[in-house]
Amino acid sequence: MSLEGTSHDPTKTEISDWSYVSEGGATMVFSYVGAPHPVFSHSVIRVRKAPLNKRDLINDIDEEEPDDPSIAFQNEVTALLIPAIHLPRLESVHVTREWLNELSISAQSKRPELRKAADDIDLSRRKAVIATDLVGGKGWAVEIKPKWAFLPNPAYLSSETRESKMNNCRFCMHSIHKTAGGETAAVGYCPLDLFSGEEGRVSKALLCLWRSWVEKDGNINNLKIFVGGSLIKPEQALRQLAPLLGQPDATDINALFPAFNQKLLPLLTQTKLLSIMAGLQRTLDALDLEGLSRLWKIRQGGESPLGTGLTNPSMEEWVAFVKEYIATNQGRDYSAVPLESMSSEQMRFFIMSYLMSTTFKDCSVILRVGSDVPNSITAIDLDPKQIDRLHNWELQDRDIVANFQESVAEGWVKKDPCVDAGSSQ
Ligand SMILES: O=P(O)(O)O[C@@H]1[C@@H](OP(=O)(O)O)[C@H](OP(=O)(O)O)[C@H](O)[C@H](OP(=O)(O)O)[C@H]1OP(=O)(O)O
Ligand SMILES: Nc1ncnc2c1ncn2[C@@H]1O[C@H](COP(=O)(O)OP(=O)(O)OP(=O)(O)O)[C@@H](O)[C@H]1O
Repeated sequence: MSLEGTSHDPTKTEISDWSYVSEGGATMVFSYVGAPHPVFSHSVIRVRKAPLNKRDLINDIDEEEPDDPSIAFQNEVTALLIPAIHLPRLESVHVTREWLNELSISAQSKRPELRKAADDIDLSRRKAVIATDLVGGKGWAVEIKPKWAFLPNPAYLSSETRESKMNNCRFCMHSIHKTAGGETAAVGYCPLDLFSGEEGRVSKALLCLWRSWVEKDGNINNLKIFVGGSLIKPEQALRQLAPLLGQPDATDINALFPAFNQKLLPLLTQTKLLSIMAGLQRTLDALDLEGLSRLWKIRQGGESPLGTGLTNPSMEEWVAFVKEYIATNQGRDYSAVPLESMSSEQMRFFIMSYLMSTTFKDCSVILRVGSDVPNSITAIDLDPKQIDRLHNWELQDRDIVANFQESVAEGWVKKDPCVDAGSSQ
């Protein structure tokens, strides 16, 4: 729902009232730092980005732009799966081309170079999203993008991939693939440790994230640290983070890790959010992409790529889907159902299910501990994924495993197996 009136109009605020926080592949986020405001205080604005060559399209359609789909998707769909205490408030607001352009200009000096070369704020949009500011205020906040929490159901894996996929999680294989392609990755971090709920393993996951964060000069998207609402680099940690960790005299960044770990560990091991996310990822991805691809081939015949010609689910379809998922998910064992016997309706269910699992595989959590607000852990970036991505995911899945197997065969990757603590649940 759009909220009207000047109190909900960000374009009536100064651009300098908004401070760049961070960005992902699809959006850029700014926090409100102006004078106390009834709506914007303690809030961020999340604006959509577009590739550089597409951001300046003129939007001359007369109809009102729909609200950003993340709002209805969270309020009507994911809210049925994740307790409200772990979700930010989201509201739609109107913006103008001029205002977005000024916002974009104000952000340039703070943006990562790689992102700047690829995209910028989408000037054709007329709506943005206001959300709870989860990193602002006097204290510190930590953002973790945990990624894939489970090893796949073996029932539908091919003989070529089974051994690799049952011993190595998707994130670990993907990190190796990314590194081989010259991309930055948090190599060594295994999400299965983070999601294990076991203190030792959660600590190990945090240590790997911390080491990568230090080594890659803060340029990994799996760990971000904010102090007073601003993203910090490792070189700023001694001055800015150390006092908040009770280590004002620390002289070595690695000496900060034990205090960092000690502050975060209770929240990470006690929260229900991580096990909820892991359970959703696993049960929504019941067939693995390989099973889904086979089901597509059986139902469609021919060689059309996975998902060809399918439309994105409407919000009504998503709501109906999530209700059916909740009603039928408990104790369901798909491996007992032959793919050949599944109907087209069941295939649509599994396709939506896979799409939704991808949302939970790609979201982040923001943790706040011991600052001026109560301890909390909140999930962000729960946007619906587009159906036309299915075929790319299928290709990516093959590439990641093939590259991993090649790396092992060539002897330049040696790693312990990933252990899925939740596989028997
Ligand atoms: O495929 P993945 O696992 O690499 O995930 C993509 C993310 O890459 P990551 O590996 O986390 O660095 C990627 O993150 P970055 O842009 O690399 O920070 C996006 O989150 C992308 O989602 P979308 O295109 O914005 O909807 C993500 O794509 P989806 O797979 O979720 O569509
Ligand atoms: N409510 C919030 N409060 C504070 N910071 C936020 C909030 N929402 C997002 N951010 C920051 O902005 C960044 C980008 O937001 P988000 O992850 O939603 O973007 P995205 O483009 O969808 O990401 P991805 O590339 O993972 O798809 C986050 O990584 C986080 O640092």
